[in-house]
Amino acid sequence: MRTALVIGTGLIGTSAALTLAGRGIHVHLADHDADAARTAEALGAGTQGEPDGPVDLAIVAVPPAYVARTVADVLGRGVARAVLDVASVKGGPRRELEELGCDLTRYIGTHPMAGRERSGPLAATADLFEGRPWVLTPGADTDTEVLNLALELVALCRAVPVVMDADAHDRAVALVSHTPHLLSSMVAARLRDADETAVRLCGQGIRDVTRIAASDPAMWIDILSANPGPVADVLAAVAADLDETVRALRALQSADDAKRGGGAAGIEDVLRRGNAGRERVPGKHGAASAVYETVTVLIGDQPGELARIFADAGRAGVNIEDVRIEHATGQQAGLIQLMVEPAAAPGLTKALRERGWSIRQ
Ligand SMILES: NC(=O)c1ccc[n+]([C@@H]2O[C@H](COP(=O)([O-])OP(=O)(O)OC[C@H]3O[C@@H](n4cnc5c(N)ncnc54)[C@H](O)[C@@H]3O)[C@@H](O)[C@H]2O)c1
Ligand SMILES: O=C(O)C(=O)C[C@]1(C(=O)O)C=C[C@@H](O)C=C1
Repeated sequence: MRTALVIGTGLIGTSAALTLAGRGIHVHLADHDADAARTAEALGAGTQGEPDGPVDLAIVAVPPAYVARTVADVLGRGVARAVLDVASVKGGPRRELEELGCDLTRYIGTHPMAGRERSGPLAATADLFEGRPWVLTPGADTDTEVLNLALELVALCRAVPVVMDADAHDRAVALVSHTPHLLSSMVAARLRDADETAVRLCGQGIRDVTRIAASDPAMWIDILSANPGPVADVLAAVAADLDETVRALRALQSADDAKRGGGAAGIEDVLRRGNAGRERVPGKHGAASAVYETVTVLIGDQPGELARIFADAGRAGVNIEDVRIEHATGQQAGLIQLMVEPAAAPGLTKALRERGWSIRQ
């Protein structure tokens, strides 16, 4: 691939453009919001404006509701050898394109399983897709050259290609993305009118559970409107668990020993099923969830602290596999959790202590 056109220079479009531009590909940037395209260009993601001749690949990264008409327009104008979209739903846009009577040999629906709770080009990063699954949904009519160009994009972004049927994809993301999003919003919604004394106690647990509740509602209304059946099915199963759990908690309030025992068993059942499900969540780079050792260090909330601790870990020859920061309410300090291979943890702890860091057990 030598040239690409990115239509929709928000979080996903600009992230893909940054990666491609960084790999020496000439990227053209288009967005119906001129500010978004200008910002993406200023970030080094490519050059604004349509190409003179056909590019190798057009990447349509607009909200789901606009995908079909944008893809149809690109196909109709022949501005690219291949066209793909990155929308979070796949069945609906393909059916819309069929209804529009488009020749779909030059098109493939795709979906990178990476994102953020922030929108727009300023939230983009060149490494957003690294190690993440990137779903490709070729139809029977998809040209091999188009599939190969999509695979090249996935490889350039260092993502992991996963080929799926469009409707199977939509059922899968209902389970692993769309329902979790709604549940995150529902937990966060409890806080809206909550007493300030309770909100002040927010710790890492609720931050983990509610991060994605900060996302743009307009985008998610679009996503959920395009996948309502599968999401309702998963949510109904969650609702059954909720009913059971409320019953179990009420039983725990009973004066009757047998009822309390039944309640405890009910709670244990949901918690254990949760453990089993969580164990199935793949780890970094799509591998089985790794068991890392956590080294927790107190850091000051001041410029350069993170760079200093990462440099000290690097000097100790330790690869940080994952990282988490917990901010202490009302203090100019936080706790950083460095996740490393178990064998590396004692050496890292010793090296950081020697350099004056305060290690927390
Ligand atoms: N946000 C995520 O976590 C995520 C992850 C994977 C895939 N996606 C999918 O990627 C696509 C883009 O999402 P995003 O998060 O980058 O959104 P975004 O809001 O950051 O960017 C969307 C951009 O598309 C532009 N746009 C809208 N309609 C347009 C049109 N008709 N023509 C040209 N430009 C248009 C907007 O001005 C905006 O700049 C969506 O289809 C979404 O489902 C999102
Ligand atoms: O990490 C996040 O912020 C996301 O919500 C990303 C996420 C997801 O559910 O994993 C959200 C929607 C996309 O279609 C793909 C990825």
